[in-house]
Amino acid sequence: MNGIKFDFSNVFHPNIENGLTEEEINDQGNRVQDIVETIIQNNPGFLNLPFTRVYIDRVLDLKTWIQSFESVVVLGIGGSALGNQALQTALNPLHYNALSKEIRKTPKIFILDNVDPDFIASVLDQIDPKTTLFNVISKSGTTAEAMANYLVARGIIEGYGLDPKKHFLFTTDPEKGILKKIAEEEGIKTLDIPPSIGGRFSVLTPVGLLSALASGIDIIDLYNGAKEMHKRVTNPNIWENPAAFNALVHYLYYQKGYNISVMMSYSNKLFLLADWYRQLWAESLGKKYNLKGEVVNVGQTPIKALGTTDQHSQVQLYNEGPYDKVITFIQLENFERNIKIPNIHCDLPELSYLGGKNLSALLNTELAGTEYALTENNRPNLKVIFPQINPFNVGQFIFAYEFQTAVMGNLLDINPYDQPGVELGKKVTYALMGRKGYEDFNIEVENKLKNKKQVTM
Ligand SMILES: O=P(O)(O)OC[C@H]1O[C@](O)(CO)[C@@H](O)[C@@H]1O
Repeated sequence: MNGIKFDFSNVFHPNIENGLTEEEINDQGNRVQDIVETIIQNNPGFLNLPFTRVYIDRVLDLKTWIQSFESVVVLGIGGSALGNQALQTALNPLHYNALSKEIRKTPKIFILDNVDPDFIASVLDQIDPKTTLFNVISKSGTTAEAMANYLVARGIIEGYGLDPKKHFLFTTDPEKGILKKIAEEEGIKTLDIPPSIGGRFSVLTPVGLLSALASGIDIIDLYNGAKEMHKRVTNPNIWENPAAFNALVHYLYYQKGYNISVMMSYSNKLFLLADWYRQLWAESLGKKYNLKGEVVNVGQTPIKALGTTDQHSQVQLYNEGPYDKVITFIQLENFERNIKIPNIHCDLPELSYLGGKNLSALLNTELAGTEYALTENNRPNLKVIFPQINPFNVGQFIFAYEFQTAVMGNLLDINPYDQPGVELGKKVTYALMGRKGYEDFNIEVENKLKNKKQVTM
């Protein structure tokens, strides 16, 4: 089969004592089938993306311009950054920016998704504003972090006497928000984030496409992968639909108290897919209210881990701690590069077994070891297998997990597309930072803070 594969063997009984049974899956088969049909009917914004050329074409129109810069700096956070980071890490050489211009050929890519001044300054030190494009990404145009970094970048561009139109590109809602307004007034180019697509579902819109194309990633093949996965995830047969199946597996375990979902990549390049997944799973599913308005406080906590590194940090807990985790391994079958371990110290059994083997064989054998141990310890685990890393397979992965999240949202009977729980913190920040219109709220917050119990040491 073309593309990524899923191996669910170790979520089932008898591999796992008290594991799922086929009957449990079949019992929910009709319900999941209805959910898949409902999602198709409701047609959430992300669903038809792979079949539209409009965003790809718009980004492709800018190809020569964006690739003429030495550096492209993305200013965004959450869904406006995580997908970009995942694509860059997976589909470009690790340490891409450190490669020489001759090898890289395309601009350096920096993604600023925090307002830590040490971090921001360290990136600003590496760029020449005269040859830099800042891609400000914010669907709402109100996110304090993205806006603060925009102002910092704008201050630099203006300080150098450069024309903002030539150094900024805004990716934002096509109808509303301050970025749109500034762009219209000043003639700054914009790319649209479709209003129907929330940040964490937006990696296949210009949000992720622009920086991907800037660094030479084949965005058409990314879409081809998503398109191919669309066929698989809209299949009404649960046994042939990996996204619906995976959602159901997680849901059934969640009902049994497994409230943590670990994604453990045995590939450094694929590791940031787990970071992208964390926002998708957490923000979509962690909800106070169900669709009837009842308080349910649901959600499964996503954790990212890297193999083998985290075998020496986390796996003790996964094997012997509480029975509360479903572990997803990401396995890569064929690495782009390989390194053979030299035959040195052939007389020392502690080392000689390694000689002559490839590092990739060691890595995947360690995965097999961890998988075996977890299964022996009756810890449910499954695998997403990449035959190799390419845009097609990454596009498939992204689309499968977006659909899986939608199915899980339906199983939990919540709205997976909103995020009301992040609003209060944002409002407090506005109030404490003195944003106009938040004066009364500022007084309320300050008063509450004054009356809080203090325990400091
Ligand atoms: O693109 P925006 O509107 O700046 O939002 C950034 C992120 O902030 C959130 O609204 C809240 O964390 C996310 O849903 C979103 O991805």
